[in-house]
Amino acid sequence: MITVDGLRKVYGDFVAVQGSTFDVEPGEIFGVVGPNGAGKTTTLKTLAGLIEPTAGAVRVAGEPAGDPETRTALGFLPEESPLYEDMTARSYLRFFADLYDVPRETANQRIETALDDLELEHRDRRLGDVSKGMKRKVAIARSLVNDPDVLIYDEPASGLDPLTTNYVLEYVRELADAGKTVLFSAHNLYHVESVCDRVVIMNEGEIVARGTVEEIRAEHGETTYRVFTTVPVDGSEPDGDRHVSTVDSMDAVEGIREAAADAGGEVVDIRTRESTLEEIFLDVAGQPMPGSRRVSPGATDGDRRREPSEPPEPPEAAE
Ligand SMILES: Nc1ncnc2c1ncn2[C@@H]1O[C@H](COP(=O)(O)OP(=O)(O)OP(=O)(O)O)[C@@H](O)[C@H]1O
Repeated sequence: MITVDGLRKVYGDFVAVQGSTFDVEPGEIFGVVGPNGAGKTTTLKTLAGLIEPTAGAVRVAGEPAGDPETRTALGFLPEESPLYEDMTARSYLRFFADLYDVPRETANQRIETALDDLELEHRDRRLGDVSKGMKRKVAIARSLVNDPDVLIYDEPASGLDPLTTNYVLEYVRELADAGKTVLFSAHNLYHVESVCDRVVIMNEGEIVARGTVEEIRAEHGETTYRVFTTVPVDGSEPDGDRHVSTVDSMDAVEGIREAAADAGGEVVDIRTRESTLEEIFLDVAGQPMPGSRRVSPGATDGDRRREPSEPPEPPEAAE
């Protein structure tokens, strides 16, 4: 449903995204995770056809991103979605339905269904007077007025309280269950763990890990063992009336068992600990390498065919 092949985006001499390749199956929920500046928004805006790639191919529903047909087949939720503050949720959504030429009756039905599903209160209150969570819900409803097959959501839960965050993520799952393909970005794995079928982790413009959350955990996570003994062994620390050693393999656990036996004691407890997703995320999305995202002066990879003469656009200019 979505194919990204060698996507590269360069602003001036700054490489925002380098060589991203992934695809998203129909009905899948796909997470693009990464710290600030990783290149998530750039990737999503390219998919939404709002910015043009420097190199690489991006297709949505079989067509190049940005084609008029593709644009009507997708719903895009920008990271910041300023709403017309003087409109009500209903009038705002009708306005967007009109832009998509949705027949009035269909539009009204769709809008009410979305607002019901999102449990939106105060549908006739000025948008300037509703909470941030409600505004986000209205923006989500806006992405649905044209009944698109593909939804691209930039940080859908950003800045929301934990309850509303869960609500929004559960709603994303419902949309996928109803047959939509959803790609969304998030700052950390924690937000995507419960809902995403697959994930890519981006850092410094590059994909640094990919797969299901389980696959990422298996590849990048660590298991450590805390082994409690009745006697001290090499490297152990006192822990009440016992001693504890922390090791990272079962062989090492066996070594401790033998050492404890040799010293006339025994192992009384072993506790296993998996890396948390946050630890994995911090590990794979480590610290930036200064200067690593500059296009090298002699680069001739085609990236420079347009950008150097183009003034950088402000991030929200395309919306
Ligand atoms: N129009 C632009 N001109 C110049 N640089 C840009 C432009 N848009 C984005 N960038 C830079 O490209 C990098 C990637 O930005 P992007 O917005 O894609 O990151 P992100 O992962 O979405 O970050 P965040 O989580 O903070 O939104 C950043 O360093 C950003 O400053």
